[in-house]
Amino acid sequence: MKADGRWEGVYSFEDSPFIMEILTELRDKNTDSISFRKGLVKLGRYMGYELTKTMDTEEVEIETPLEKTLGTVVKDRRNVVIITVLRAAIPLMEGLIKVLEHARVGIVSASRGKAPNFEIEMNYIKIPNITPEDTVVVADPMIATGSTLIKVLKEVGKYGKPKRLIVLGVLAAPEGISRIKEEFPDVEIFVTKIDRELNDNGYILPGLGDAGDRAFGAPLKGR
Ligand SMILES: O=P(O)(O)OC[C@H]1O[C@H](OP(=O)(O)OP(=O)(O)O)[C@H](O)[C@@H]1O
Ligand SMILES: O=c1cc[nH]c(=O)[nH]1
Ligand SMILES: [Mg+2]
Repeated sequence: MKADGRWEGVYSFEDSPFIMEILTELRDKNTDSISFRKGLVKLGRYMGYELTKTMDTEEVEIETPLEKTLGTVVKDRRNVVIITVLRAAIPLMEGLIKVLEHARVGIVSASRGKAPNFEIEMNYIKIPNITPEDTVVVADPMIATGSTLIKVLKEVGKYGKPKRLIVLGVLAAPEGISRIKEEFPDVEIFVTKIDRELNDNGYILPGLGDAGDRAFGAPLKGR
């Protein structure tokens, strides 16, 4: 995990060769939906594991069959809320919850319209109550213009103030990160890599294409 010098609290996993290998498979246009979904599940699991290294722990006394000893519990793992942003975060969440198995889960739908306005349609929202002990992990593979996450984070804010507010994604564009950090300076962002830029249609370059379509197939009428 590597802090990105351009913003506070923004981290990539460029220093992890295995995570980079999974990203490479996701980027490859010849990777089919099955492998693409599997790749997202793997990233959820491994990035979730890396996230636990940033969590508060506590020492506990236990007894082995032979004697008493001290052990470790990742305390913050007990108080996690994962917010899954439909569609593309579904496989990512599947991996994350393998590591963060106590998590309560919120689901929101978000669909980005076409350029230049990229209007976000968000009409399904189920978010649990958020407490000051909670670590909230908003999972969305792609942070492009940042419009989706800004809308989602505003909504999440209505349910309580957590101990930590985290965005976990696969790829981000610098524009999207800057916009999110401007509105939510305290949010922590973890992505495998921060890519170069956005194209005129709001796609990340070099990117991996439309994450939802690659995982689940393109919907009719291109929406
Ligand atoms: O940062 P932004 O410019 O807002 O774009 C990012 C959003 O675009 C994708 O969702 P999309 O709207 O394509 O929905 P889908 O997951 O159903 O394909 C992606 O999963 C993000 O939620
Ligand atoms: O590159 C992008 C940008 C937005 N949404 C995606 O799925 N991919
Ligand atoms: Mg999409």
